Amino acid sequence: MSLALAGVVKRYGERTALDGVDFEVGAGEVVALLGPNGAGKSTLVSIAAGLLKADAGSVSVRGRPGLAPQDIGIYPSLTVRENLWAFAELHGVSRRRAERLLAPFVLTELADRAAGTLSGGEQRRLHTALAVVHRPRLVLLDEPTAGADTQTRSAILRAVLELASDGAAVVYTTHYLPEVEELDAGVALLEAGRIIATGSVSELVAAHAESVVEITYTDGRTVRRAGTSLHGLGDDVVRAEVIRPSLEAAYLALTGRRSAE
Ligand SMILES: Nc1ncnc2c1ncn2[C@@H]1O[C@H](COP(=O)(O)OP(=O)(O)OP(=O)(O)O)[C@@H](O)[C@H]1O
Repeated sequence: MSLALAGVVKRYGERTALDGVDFEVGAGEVVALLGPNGAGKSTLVSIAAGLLKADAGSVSVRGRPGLAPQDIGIYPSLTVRENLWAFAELHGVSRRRAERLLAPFVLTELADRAAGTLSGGEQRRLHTALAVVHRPRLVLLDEPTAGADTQTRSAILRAVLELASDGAAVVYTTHYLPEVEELDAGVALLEAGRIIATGSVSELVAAHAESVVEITYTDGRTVRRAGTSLHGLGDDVVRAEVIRPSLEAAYLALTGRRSAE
């Protein structure tokens, strides 16, 4: 296994952020770590990266992981290319090898621009590339597609798949479920510090997803009912949406919430 956590507990003072987590990712696997805000995703990623120490349990990591934290960390006054060089130096790999990341992260045309002048999505691509300069066997990406437009999102996802096909284990967190379906990633769902479901997208959908209609009333109430029928909706309904079997529906069934809530 490239990453193996067993019985991991992490507390911040009185608050238990991880409450006995078992989690394994093998070479070539992509696992999307999902869960509501505060579920413990960043804590798990930080423990896997060696930034935080677990209070109990065991953590085993193959090699030196590559981490792209949620907050973007680049050298704004250096160019894109110089940022890659700086990280190459840090990891003892050649500049040429680091520059090979320009193309997959769609940075070739931006290579000589100061990183601080890039757009948010461009910076996110550079930030993610910097995490993998040393070709880590374990890649940890905390919300790599947050705030990214469709193009940046798909560039990052394509690069993630490439890393996995090179044999890296990839763990990434997201709140955006359609991209998890697109990647056909493995899924681990965290809630309140516990893993409540794991499996492939199709396994989770088959086991947990049923069509529901989500109805919002004029007074702001939202009610969900089984099925797909929109019949019998009164005048006090402002919105009705059919949520078909999908990862979103499975997430809703497991957590009682929408992924974006
Ligand atoms: N440094 C800290 N001090 C105290 N509590 C913390 C600290 N970091 C996280 N927590 C708490 O631990 C729990 C897990 O937080 P974590 O950031 O891991 O969740 P998350 O799933 O990544 O959330 P999000 O989706 O919002 O990024 C939350 O209750 C959070 O408030």
